[in-house]
Amino acid sequence: MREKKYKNAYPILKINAAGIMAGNTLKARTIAILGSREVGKSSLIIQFVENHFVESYHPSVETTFRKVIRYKGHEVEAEIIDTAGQVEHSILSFTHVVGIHGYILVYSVTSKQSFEMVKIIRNKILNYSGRESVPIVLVGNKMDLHQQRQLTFEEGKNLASHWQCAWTEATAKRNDNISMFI
Ligand SMILES: Nc1nc2c(ncn2[C@@H]2O[C@H](COP(=O)(O)OP(=O)(O)OP(=O)(O)O)[C@@H](O)[C@H]2O)c(=O)[nH]1
Repeated sequence: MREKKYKNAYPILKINAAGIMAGNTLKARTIAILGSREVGKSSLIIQFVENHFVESYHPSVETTFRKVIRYKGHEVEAEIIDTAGQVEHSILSFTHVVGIHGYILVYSVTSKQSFEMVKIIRNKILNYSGRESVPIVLVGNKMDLHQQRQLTFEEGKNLASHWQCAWTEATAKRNDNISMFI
C-alpha cells in the first residue's frame, strides 16, 4: 500500500501556491533520486526541503517533494521524486523515465554494494529510455562516517569522470554539500 511517509511533503509549494495559482510562469524540473536502500535518499531531500535530519530509518514509499528555487535569476519549481530503495531486481517504472529532467544517483561511502547499485541503475535508465546519456549527478552520501568508509573520494570522482557527470560527496546528517546538487 502506498502512503505518504512524511506529512509535510509540500511545504514550499504551499508557501508559493498563490504565485503558482495566479498563473505566473514558473519553470518546473522533475528530478528522480535513486539508489540502494538506506543510502540516505530521503534524508538528503528532507534536509534540502525541510532543513532537518531524520535519525530514524523508515523504508520509503515513493513521495514527491517540491521546492521553488532561484536559478540564474529565474524561479524554478524543483519536483523531486524520492523513490523506494532499489535492489538489483527492482523494475524501473515508466514514472522514473518519462518526463524526468535529471537524476540524482546516491550511494553511501560506507557501502561498496551501493556503489555497484548506482552503476546498475544507470544502465537500466539508459536501456529503458533508449538514450546514450541522461543528466546525472552522482552523490556519495554519509561522508561524516569516516571510520566506516568502504569507498574513497577518488572512486566516486573517477566513476563520475567516466560517466562525464557531476559528482559530490555529501552528508545529510551534517547538512554539507546538499545545495550543490539539488
Ligand atoms: N551518519 C549518517 N547517517 C545518515 C546520513 N544520511 C542518512 N543517514 C541515516 O541512514 C538511514 C537511512 O536513511 P534514509 O534517508 O531513510 O535512506 P533511504 O535511501 O531513503 O532509504 P530507503 O527508503 O530504504 O530507500 C537513516 O537512519 C538516516 O538517519 C548521513 O549523511 N550520515
